[in-house]
Amino acid sequence: MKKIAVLGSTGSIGTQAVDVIDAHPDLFSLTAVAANTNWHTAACQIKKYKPAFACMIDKTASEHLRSEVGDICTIFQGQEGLLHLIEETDADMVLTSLVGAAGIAPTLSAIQRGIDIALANKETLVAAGELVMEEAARRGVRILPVDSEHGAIFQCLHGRKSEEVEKLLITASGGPHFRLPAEDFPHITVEQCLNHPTWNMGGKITIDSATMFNKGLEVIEAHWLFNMPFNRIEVVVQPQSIIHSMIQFIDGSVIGQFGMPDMRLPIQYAFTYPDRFPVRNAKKINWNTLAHLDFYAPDNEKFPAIPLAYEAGMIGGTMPCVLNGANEVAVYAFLHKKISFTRIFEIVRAVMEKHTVCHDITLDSISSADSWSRRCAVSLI
Ligand SMILES: NC(=O)C1=CN([C@@H]2O[C@H](COP(=O)(O)OP(=O)(O)OC[C@H]3O[C@@H](n4cnc5c(N)ncnc54)[C@H](OP(=O)(O)O)[C@@H]3O)[C@@H](O)[C@H]2O)C=CC1
Ligand SMILES: CC(=O)[C@@H](O)[C@H](O)COP(=O)(O)O
Ligand SMILES: [Mn+2]
Repeated sequence: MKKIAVLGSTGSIGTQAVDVIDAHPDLFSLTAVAANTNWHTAACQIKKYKPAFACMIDKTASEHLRSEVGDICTIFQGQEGLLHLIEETDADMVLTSLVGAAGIAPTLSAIQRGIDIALANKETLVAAGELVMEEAARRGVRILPVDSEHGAIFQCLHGRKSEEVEKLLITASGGPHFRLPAEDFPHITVEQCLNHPTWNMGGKITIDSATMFNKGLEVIEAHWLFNMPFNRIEVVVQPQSIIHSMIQFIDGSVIGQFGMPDMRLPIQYAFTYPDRFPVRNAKKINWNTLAHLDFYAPDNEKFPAIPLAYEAGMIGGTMPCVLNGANEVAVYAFLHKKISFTRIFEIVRAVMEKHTVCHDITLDSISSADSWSRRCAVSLI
């Protein structure tokens, strides 16, 4: 029985992870949950699965949760409380399905405790990939990818030697604006962005898919997860989101992972690796109706997010952290209708241009680069 702590249990990935746990009571138990404000969903999870610990970041939400289910489990509060939860938990695995760079500290704490990580929270690897991967290697902790593309690459790499790999091919849906002419970009609305063509996800990542910053973040995530130089990572637009990513080998052979767009598959595989089990009510590909699979190159003029991410990744040091922090600020400003869609690109680029890179990577240098980039981005809104 694997005991799993789900950080971000009330979100898109978190609730699907709870569904995976629910489907296999013989394999998994839910031993801790954490969320920001949504105490109601957390309370339902606590009543049903009886985890030992919970944490709400928001103070009022933690008080509501305590009065509702304080007799069932110990409830912590705030970022500090989340670290206490990590210190106390008996989890065998922590799923990082919270959103944004807030994932860095709890992920590092879990690694320091020797707990395996199922990693959905890509912002943590973008901002602090060097720290996280070094710490995981030092402690012998496994980082199992949940992000669909990285889960796919992980499956394709299984049993292969790294010197056989020529490049990673990360697929992208292209998002809702893939076919929209560039002249319409300044008028793109939040509602248009939230209408993702193939995936149903949380707000922040859905905007990232619309700008294609999601793909840029995923290129940096792949660099750290698979120790792959940036010139051997390529983005391929695959609008049906049936091929979740591929690997090209040195002999020209390409192996891809196919499946319907359903995040429960990579979540469950991260939980059960190297074994496979059925995914409850999973839709399978119908090869008779899947008329075609299309492939396109990304349009780097319309979507400068991808070249900006390659640039940040290749500069290295604190630059990817700065790209991530500025993007987070710009995305929420767009979601709150304070800036236009195309300002997101401009703000991230401007913040990167103003940044003096630090190559001495510590938790302090990452934290200060993250805070600096957020202040700088706010000043541009
Ligand atoms: N959704 C998807 O299909 C995919 C998501 N990912 C990645 O997974 C992560 C989660 O995405 P998604 O599930 O879509 O996001 P959601 O917005 O749906 O959920 C985010 C979750 O994190 C919680 N949360 C927010 N801030 C904090 C914080 N500071 N500390 C603790 N918990 C917090 C939220 O709580 P509350 O509900 O109270 O706000 C919620 O439970 C992101 O990094 C995303 O990029 C990767 C691949 C696919
Ligand atoms: C499900 C998942 O992993 C998302 O990251 C997804 O890939 C987003 O779609 P885009 O390919 O449009 O960014
Ligand atoms: Mn993805």
